[in-house]
Parts: sequence; structure tokens; C-alpha cells
Amino acid sequence: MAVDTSDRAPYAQLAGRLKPQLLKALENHGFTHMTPVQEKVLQLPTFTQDCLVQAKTGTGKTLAFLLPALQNLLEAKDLDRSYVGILVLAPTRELAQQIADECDKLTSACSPPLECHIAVGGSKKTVHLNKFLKNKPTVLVATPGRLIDYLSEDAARQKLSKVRCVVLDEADRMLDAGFAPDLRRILEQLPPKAQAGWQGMCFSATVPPEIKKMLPMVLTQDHVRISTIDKNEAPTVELVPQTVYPVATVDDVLPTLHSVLACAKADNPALKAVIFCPTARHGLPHIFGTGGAAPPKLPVFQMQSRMSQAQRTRTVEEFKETDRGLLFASDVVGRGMDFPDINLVVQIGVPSEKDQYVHRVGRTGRAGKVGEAVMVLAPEEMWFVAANPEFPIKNNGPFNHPKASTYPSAQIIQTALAKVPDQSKEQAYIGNLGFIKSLMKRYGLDPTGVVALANRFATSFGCAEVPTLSPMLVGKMGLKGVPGLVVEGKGLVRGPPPGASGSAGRGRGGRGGGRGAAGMGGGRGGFFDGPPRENGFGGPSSDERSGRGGPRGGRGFGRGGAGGGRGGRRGPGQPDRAREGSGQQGEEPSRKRARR
Ligand SMILES: Nc1ncnc2c1ncn2[C@@H]1O[C@H](COP(=O)(O)OP(=O)(O)OP(=O)(O)O)[C@@H](O)[C@H]1O
Repeated sequence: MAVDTSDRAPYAQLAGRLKPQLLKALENHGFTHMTPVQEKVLQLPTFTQDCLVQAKTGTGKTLAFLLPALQNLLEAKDLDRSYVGILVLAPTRELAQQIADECDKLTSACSPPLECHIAVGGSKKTVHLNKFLKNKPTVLVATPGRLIDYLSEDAARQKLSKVRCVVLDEADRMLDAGFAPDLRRILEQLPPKAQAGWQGMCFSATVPPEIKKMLPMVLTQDHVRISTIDKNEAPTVELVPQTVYPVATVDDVLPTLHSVLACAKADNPALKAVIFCPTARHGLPHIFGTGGAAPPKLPVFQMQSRMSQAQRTRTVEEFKETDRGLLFASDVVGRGMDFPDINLVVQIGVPSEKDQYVHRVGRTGRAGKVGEAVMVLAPEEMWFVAANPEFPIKNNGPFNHPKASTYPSAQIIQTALAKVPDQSKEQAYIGNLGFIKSLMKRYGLDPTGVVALANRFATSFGCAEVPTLSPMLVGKMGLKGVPGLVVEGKGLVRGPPPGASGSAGRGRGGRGGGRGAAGMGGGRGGFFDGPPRENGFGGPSSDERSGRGGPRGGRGFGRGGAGGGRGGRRGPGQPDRAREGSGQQGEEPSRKRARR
């Protein structure tokens, strides 16, 4: 990838510190100079120290941890290649695969070759496990759920008994409340750090203060801290201008998204964009794909964790290779994924967590390339911008590109919506309801306001009336008796909002209104900068996990598909945040270089 690092230190400077095989591989792949984070890590006095490394998205952190880890391995005199020497943990299957591919690149000049295996959900466990046990998995890249599965086998535990280095990529994610229990279980099966002395490395673009107390799980107290991000600097990449386009009402979100994409395509026929939406169920691929709202000649892709692994793998490969297209994605690709040449990231609605904004924006502007990031937000969602002034998000008012008026976007969306199956619209409603509920305090809403807002969104998704929910679902969402819901066997829930009069429309600038359908009215939520995780349902931390039912999530009840993991299901509206499953959906991911 053409990143201009020519003013940086050349890798050649590391002759003597890095094995010739590694330097050769870097050269073969056109990497001549270090990125800043690589420079800082590779110029440490030793490569064996524990470290916490923070650097912006797309700045080459993967090589920054692989190079020292591989160097240590290759120079170890007592290395037994039949045992795992380096264990890399990553939150998603796709990211694990990508890291393994990078590792293969780096070891391509090693003789004998160094084997890098992956252990991820969605692939056939027995096949991979047998290969892992029979071969020499000197490097293992894994997602936590599947690794826990492996570790239930004595022979697999044995393979990990000589681990020398444990890397957490997307470390803040791996250490957050969603993943930490799995991580703990994994570490319990490894030789104890205190005795075995394995090296711990944590890398991420974001390091929120909350994770600091979790660091001792993998890092010694005297670990080195490296950051290439200035304290006063925004953690997003400078080469990505960021803009929010506020829309007048929720009904304008989809037409504005259409205008944004159509104008971006008009400006750049080779538009390659990722469009993030809050939950897997927003139905956007339907609207822009089969509904036909995508600008002509732009292929439409979708990526979310409810797809089979075979579909996920195919989509990643295709979207990496294509030079144009629209990827409608949940946060399953929100972190770490390196799709070349993405020139636009669009966010519809708010991300589930502040840091997720940084990671989403970071899908563009990678490796020194330019990109652009925009958000299309309804008035009820504008709190995100107000609450996060550190992000350089420009608000120049509604989208007003000179070519916008040439597209009948509202009409195009209406026509597209008519082609979207009702079931998809209903799922979008459920997903959105759960999502808003999970961020209720952030939205400044009470339950009545949550339902009112979700109902207004339902209209904008093309629902003719408020979709009917089962009493069980309503109960589990904590919305029993909330006016505006339509419940199976009961119909529209009427009556005063629980504990309030008219609170649905009482946010800042609240206003009632609606379109006449049952409960479709409702007010604007006001801004309330409350804590982001106020409940266990569908909360921002309860994303796709191994399906083991951790502290949040795991217990699902959605009408939709099962989560990727063993018995794990996300609840409706739980953000699709890429907690990796170990389930056996799909087929073994195809590999460019056969993974052993
Ligand atoms: N020294 C280098 N010279 C040129 N390109 C590089 C160099 N190091 C890495 N790259 C390329 O930069 C891109 C981004 O690297 P990488 O995926 O490791 O970023 P990252 O910092 O881990 O991003 P994220 O925070 O999103 O996970 C990749 O395409 C990688 O091949």
C-alpha cells in the first residue's frame, strides 16, 4: 500500500536488530520505511518488554506488534515450533484472518516456513483443531470464543504451554466488560505470567481510562507505554475531514443518505464507501441493494454478524478487492479491518460508544491516504456531536451539495422502500428500538420517548404501522406497558406514559407530532449526557460474543438469527459490535495461502 513514509526511518536501519528474513519480507512487500508507531516500538531498547501502544487507526500497528514478536521468536535458541510461541487475540474473525495474512507475509522469507494458524468461530472446529494439534502452530491468531473451545482439550492446552508472547489487538475491546471474562478464562489456561514470564503486548487506537485497571491481566506493572497521539490531539486521523449533516426529521435520514452517496459518486465514480448503521437490522442493504436506491454502477455489499461465515469471508475478500462499491456494515467491521482505498465512511445514527466513532472513521484515511467521514443525524441524535467536542466534526448545516437537487432522493427512497420486505422493516424497527433503549439516557429519553422515537423511525423505514411485538419481547426489553407499543394479543398500548405526562416529547426542543398511525408520533429527545451503559438489555457492551452468555448479552431473544456463538444470541438492537462467536456456521474460511 502506497503510504509515504519516506521521511521516516528506513527498515534497513534495523539490520542487526531484525532478522534478515523479516527485512527481506518487508522489502518484498514494498515496505521500506517505518510508520511512526513502528519506529517507536522497534526503537525500544529491547523487544521483550511488555507494552501498551496507542496509535491512530491505519498507521501500521499490526506490523508494529508482529515484527518484534516474530523477531524474539526467530532468535530464540530453544524454540520448539510445535508449540505456540505467539498468541494474538483479536475481537473478530475477519480481523484475526487479516492479522494472520500479515504474519504470513512477514514470515514468507523464513526457511523452514513459520506456521501461523487461526482459531475463529464460524469455521469447522474439528478440522482446524486437528490441523492445529498435528502441525506446528508457532503463531496462533484467535478470537476468544473459539480459543476457549480449543482450550477445553488437553492436547490444545499443551500446545499453548510454552507461549512466549500474548498480544491483544484492539486491546481496549479485548479488555472491556464484554470480552474480559473470556480473556480471563483463556489466561487461566495459559502458564501463569508471573512464573512463565511471557511478554504481554496491548495495541489499540483508543485506550479509555476504564481499561487501565484490567491491564495487569496481561502486562507487568513496569510495562512501557507508547503513544503516537498527542494529548491535545483528536484520536482520529487528520487526513479525514469529518462532517455531520443534521436533518430536519427522522424521515429525512434515508433521503439524505441517498443524496450523500449519489453526490459522492458523481464527484468520484470510483466511490468506495462503508456505511455504518447502529444495528445489523437496519435494512439498508435491502433499500440500497435490491430496493435499487444505490447510485448506478456501484455494487452493494453487506456485512453483519448474522450472516454465515462463508458470506462474511466472501464479502471481506470481495470488498478488499473491489475498486468501488458500497459496504453497508454493522460494527463487525468497525475495528481493525483494512479495506484498501475506502474514500468515504458514512455513519447513520450514533455509534454505540464514543470510541467506536474513532474506529469507524478509521476505515478510511489509512496508510497515509485521504478519505472523508460524514454522519447523517436526526435531531434526536445530535447529542453525539455536542457530547464529544474533541472530535473535529464540522457542522455546516444540512447537506447542500450543488448536485444534490439533481437527485429526487426522497422519491427514490420511497420507491426502494416499497420493495423492502415487511419482515426486514419490522426487524429494523426492533433493532432500532433496542438500540435506542440501550442508549436511552444518552438520548435523554424515558421509555415512552424511546418508543415514540423508534416509532417515528419505523415510519421512515417504510412501516405502514407500528410493528407488533410479542409480550415476551416487550418484557425482556423492559418496555412493558409503555404507550405507543403494539403488543400481540393486546394491540396498541395507550395511556399516560409511566411516571410522566408527555415526557416523550419533553427533551430539549421537544415536540409532539406524528403521522397518524398508532403511536407513530412522539417527541424529540433532548440531550442528556448520561452514562452510556444504563441497562443490561441490548446495551452497548452486549455485542456478538462467543455465545457463552457473559455479563451482558449472550441471552438473546430476538426473532432474528442466532448470534455467531454457541447458543449466543444478541437481543434486538444490541449493536453488532463484533464479539466473535465460536459457532459452526458457514464453511471454513477460504485462504489465499492455505492456513494450516
Ligand atoms: N511501514 C509501512 N509502509 C507502508 N504501508 C504500511 C506500513 N505498515 C503498515 N502499512 C499498511 O498500512 C495499512 C494499515 O495498517 P494496519 O492495519 O496495521 O493499521 P492499524 O494501525 O492496525 O489500524 P486499526 O487501528 O484500524 O486496526 C495496511 O494496509 C498496512 O499494510
